[in-house]
Amino acid sequence: MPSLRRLFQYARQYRRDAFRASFCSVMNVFFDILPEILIGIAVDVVVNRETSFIATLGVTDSFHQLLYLGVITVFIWGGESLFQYFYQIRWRNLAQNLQHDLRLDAYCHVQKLPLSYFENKSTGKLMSILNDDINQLERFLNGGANSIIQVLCSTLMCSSVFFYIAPQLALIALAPVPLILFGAFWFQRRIAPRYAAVREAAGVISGRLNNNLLGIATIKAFTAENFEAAHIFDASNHYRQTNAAAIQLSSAIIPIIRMAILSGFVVTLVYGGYLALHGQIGVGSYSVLVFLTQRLLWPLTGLADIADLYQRSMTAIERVLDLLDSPVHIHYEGKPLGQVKGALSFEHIHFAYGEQAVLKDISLHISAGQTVAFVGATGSGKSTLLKLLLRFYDANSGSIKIDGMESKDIALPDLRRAIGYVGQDVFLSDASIAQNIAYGQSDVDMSAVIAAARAAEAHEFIERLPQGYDTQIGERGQKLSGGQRQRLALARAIFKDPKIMVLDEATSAVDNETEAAIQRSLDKIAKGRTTLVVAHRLSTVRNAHCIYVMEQGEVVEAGTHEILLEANGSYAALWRLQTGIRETEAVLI
Ligand SMILES: Nc1ncnc2c1ncn2[C@@H]1O[C@H](COP(=O)(O)OP(=O)(O)OP(=O)(O)O)[C@@H](O)[C@H]1O
Repeated sequence: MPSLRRLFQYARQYRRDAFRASFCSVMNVFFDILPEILIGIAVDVVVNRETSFIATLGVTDSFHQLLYLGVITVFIWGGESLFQYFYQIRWRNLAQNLQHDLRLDAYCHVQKLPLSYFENKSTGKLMSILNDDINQLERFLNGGANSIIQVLCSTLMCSSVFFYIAPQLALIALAPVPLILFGAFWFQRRIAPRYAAVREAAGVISGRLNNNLLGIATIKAFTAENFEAAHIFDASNHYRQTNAAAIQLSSAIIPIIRMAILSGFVVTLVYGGYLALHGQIGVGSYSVLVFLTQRLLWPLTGLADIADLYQRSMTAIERVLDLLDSPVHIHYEGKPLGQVKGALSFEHIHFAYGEQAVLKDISLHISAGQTVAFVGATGSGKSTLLKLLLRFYDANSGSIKIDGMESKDIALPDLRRAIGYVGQDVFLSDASIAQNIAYGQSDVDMSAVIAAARAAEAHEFIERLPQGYDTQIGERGQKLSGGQRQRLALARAIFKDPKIMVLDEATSAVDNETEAAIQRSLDKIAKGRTTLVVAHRLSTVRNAHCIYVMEQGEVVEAGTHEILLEANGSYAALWRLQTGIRETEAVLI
């Protein structure tokens, strides 16, 4: 049971709670078995009267004996109910607490995983682990754990009574038990891979759904509704088929176990009756045995269900624990960064995502407070270089230094706090504009938010919105235009007030007016900061202290706008192309 062991290991801190819950389960089953014995004693009272079992305890009057039985029954039922209440509360609370911890740990771990992990896993699959699989833990602890304990205890307690009353009969009646146990474990081994396939299939559906809901506008624009519905059909059908394989096996087990139980019951009924008829056991004992066979063997039918639930939950928990065990690679710990000036140097950087080299021997130095730009063909490695600075990935060789300190040695939160980053894909939260600008802060300082918005030239459009800074912008900022989202992302980076600003194509998806606005704010925000800009529109970076032209992972030219024009290389050609296009546009207008 490696999965259960892993779960125990994880849930060490809840051992005491689990022990208390188990104690209540045991007490509940103890009180639950007693009524069967009381039936036997009642029969004994009615049949044997003054010589009954209770009479031997000193209560000779039969009616008094019955009254005593009545009081004991009330006490037993009360005890059973009380412990049922307690075990339910304890198991359920344990389930909630453990599930809460596991969900949070898994999510926090996922946040630390390298970007490459997400590139190789579908978001839907991760969602199904973080949500569905973790919820399985609740199901198991709410019902399964208690059932396992109760089946075990009731079997032990009933068989003890059996052996006490009629050892010979007990051996025969219990003969099917090993068979039943063997059947349950055989079943568990067989069903495990089928449930693993079901969880996998559930992840695929979740992935597809997630992908389609995110891309719903594209689906509509391409009238691809039927096409995508067919994909969902395939995924859902696969889920149905994998489930059918699991259902087929899981449905067969209960009838099989029931037959094994039947044999035990018939033996007790017939052979026990024979012993009673010949006076070898009393009528009361016979009644107890007949009732106890039911109590002894019937819970074992539940074993199959329990094994089923257990296996389903363990498969799910295994996936969550595997996720928790996936290595982080880039460690968060390191030296504190202290006061940042913003001097950067990249020394002989080599990097490849997989096999193919993306950055080849890049070396450059950026003095604190300078603005530098990276331009060049698409796919030449500009964004990748900036991502290495943020340590989204680590270089294969070479080093990146901030104020002379090796970036790998710096505590990751310190490093990232020192850098303001506006990426190509702007991610905004489903919150108000103010909360988005002050992202990550619980107390929003409105004057700082407004100042950041002004610097990003976003204040005007925000003021025009009916709810101003309190406007809710929807999931991923859907209720804003592309340009507005860009300006908001810029405002958010400015609000952070970092010493190093990284702008990856902040002007790529915007209109001319926004481009001009961003250009103005760039000039403002670059003051007193080291600024790295990736730009496709060369006009936005012509004032940079240095422009690096990249081609196929290498810096092929570097210098100011004027020097690069004079050099008449790729930059000059690109500039002519872009300004030429603009002149043509101007003529057309
Ligand atoms: N996560 C990734 N996994 C694998 N390959 C990647 C990944 N990201 C980028 N690449 C590849 O690395 C190369 C450089 O990409 P990068 O995004 O750095 O280029 P870029 O110069 O910023 O391009 P653009 O100007 O189009 O944004 C490209 O060939 C790209 O296909």
